[in-house]
Amino acid sequence: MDLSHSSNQASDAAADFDQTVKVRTPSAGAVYFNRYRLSRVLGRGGMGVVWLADDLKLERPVALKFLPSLIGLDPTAIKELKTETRRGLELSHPNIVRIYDFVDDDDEAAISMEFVNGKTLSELRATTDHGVFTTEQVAKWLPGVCDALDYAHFQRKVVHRDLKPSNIMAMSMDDTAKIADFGIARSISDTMQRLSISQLGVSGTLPYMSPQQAMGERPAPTDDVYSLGATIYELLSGKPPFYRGDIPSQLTSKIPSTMVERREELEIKASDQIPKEWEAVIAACLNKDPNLRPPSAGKLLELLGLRSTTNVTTQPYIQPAVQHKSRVPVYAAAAVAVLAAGAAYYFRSTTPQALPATSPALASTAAPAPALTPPPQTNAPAATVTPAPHPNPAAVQAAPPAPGPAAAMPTTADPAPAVIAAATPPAAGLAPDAPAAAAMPTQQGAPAPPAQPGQPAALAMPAAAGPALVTSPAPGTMIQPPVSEPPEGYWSIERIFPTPPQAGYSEAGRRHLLYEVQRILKEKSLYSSTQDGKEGKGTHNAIILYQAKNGLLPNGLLDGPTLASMALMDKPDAPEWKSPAPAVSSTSRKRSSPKEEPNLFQRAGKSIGRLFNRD
Ligand SMILES: Nc1ncnc2c1ncn2[C@@H]1O[C@H](COP(=O)(O)OP(=O)(O)OP(=O)(O)O)[C@@H](O)[C@H]1O
Repeated sequence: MDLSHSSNQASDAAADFDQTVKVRTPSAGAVYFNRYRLSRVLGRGGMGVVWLADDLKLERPVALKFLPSLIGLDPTAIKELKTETRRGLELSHPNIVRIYDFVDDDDEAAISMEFVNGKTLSELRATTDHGVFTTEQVAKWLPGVCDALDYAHFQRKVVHRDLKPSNIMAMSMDDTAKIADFGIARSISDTMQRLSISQLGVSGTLPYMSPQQAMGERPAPTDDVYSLGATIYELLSGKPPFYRGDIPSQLTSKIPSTMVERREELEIKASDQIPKEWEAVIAACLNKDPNLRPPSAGKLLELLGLRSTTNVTTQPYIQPAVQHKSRVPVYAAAAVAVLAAGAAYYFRSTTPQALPATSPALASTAAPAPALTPPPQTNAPAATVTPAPHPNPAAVQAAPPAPGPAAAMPTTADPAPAVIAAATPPAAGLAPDAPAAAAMPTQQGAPAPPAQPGQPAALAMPAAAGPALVTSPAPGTMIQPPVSEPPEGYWSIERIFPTPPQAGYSEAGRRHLLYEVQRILKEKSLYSSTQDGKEGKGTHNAIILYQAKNGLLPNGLLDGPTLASMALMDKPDAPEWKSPAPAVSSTSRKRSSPKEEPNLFQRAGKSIGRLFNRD
């Protein structure tokens, strides 16, 4: 056996391995690529050095990011990177560091980009008194960052996949924040991964990475929402959600401490408070289940009360049938906390101007009315219309165990995986014959099969093959559509029943169902008032509260999961049903004597009438 040969092979391998970490250390004044004169080092990252340089052709300063030597030496890698970073070059947004060019010669490759006269949020955090920012400081940068993400996600269909404090730069002159490395960080690290064995098995930086990204799933905006949550978490608490020990398993199984707890753990004595709605919203961003995260960065802003509405069209998101027990309260708590704080986007963006306030009589919490007796059914046998004993909502929606081990997970087969599939428009304005659930894609974007005859389409959705370690939608999963402002400007009965079969019910049948829903909401004291004691916001918002408290997607719609959890899913259509008290018109109300208090049925009827008629 030729040992010297094998030892030579070993040292050759070591030499090759060395190349993966060797970065060129050019000197100031040198001209690279016949165009850029180096001025000074701006910083060093995991992949190389970034220089301030003068672009001699266009006579402007640029930041020149030298790529690892291994890439510069590999023509295939260069070709791939040129192709894959093209989308990064196309991004043009005031809050995204502009990529100018991908340059290379025989020895080196670099990316020239907009020079940002400022510091990364990671660098800035290190200069703060306690190593943390206040929410007021973060709130200055956040709108720009979220705008940039929404633009990239929904207009350019690009996901960053390496969002972290060191990839967000704040300009010195003002509070503009810019996201760096958009579209290129992932490509570079993927290329390095292919060329060498020295890199992490997945692109991105683990402590900020969503469980789905860590599993190599197809990129989605919710990956960046997770990373943004992890970034904010670090900026406010000093460390990312998981930063020591076995991070991959924590990513998939552990709920991070609250930011307040993290500050205590790190003995950070900052005097500012972290508002509870920030805790709740960041916890929602860090949800293991992407469907329970805010679906876009703009929604995150709304949830934080930093913006009232968002214009972007996001992908619909699918509510898994049953969430992991420990996760349910996270989103529910988020929604409830935010609702309570008056900062919830749901109220701002979904409460139509014309939606009348709940009738004061119904809104009263001081004197809860007795439960309404179910109205007589004229067209259905009593046995059918009497609500069955309430099934356990969890059982109704129970999903079988999450599928498959990690090995069974779909891997990223897309050659340019940072590019996301076309956003599917939300279910807004769906007609009863084009039910939202049937129109929705599965989580993997596959079209949903039509509803089975005799089975509600919402119940007929196939499982979306979810990540192995996250509870996944499964056969029997019901779909909850996202909420969006009704085009009519108010919540009509067609809008509030978005999924079959109830969407196809007769008008009387829907009124009947709504009547039942209001009875349940009232019994649970949700149909009365907001938590600050002011007048309630009507049925739609009472449904939101109900959903938030029950771990459902708080969309304010009477969709399959919501009706199922109220044990109303099986109620047959009741075309002959008549409201016990017809809606009282505003004119007749005006005419009635102030002493004549409407009875309970009248109040319920009035409320239903308002919901339908904008009265
Ligand atoms: N466009 C830019 N303008 C000004 N300075 C920059 C620019 N891009 C990067 N820098 C500076 O260079 C440093 C290194 O950036 P780089 O993107 O290589 O690393 P990183 O994002 O910190 O780490 P990683 O490579 O792991 O993502 C940054 O921390 C920043 O200070």
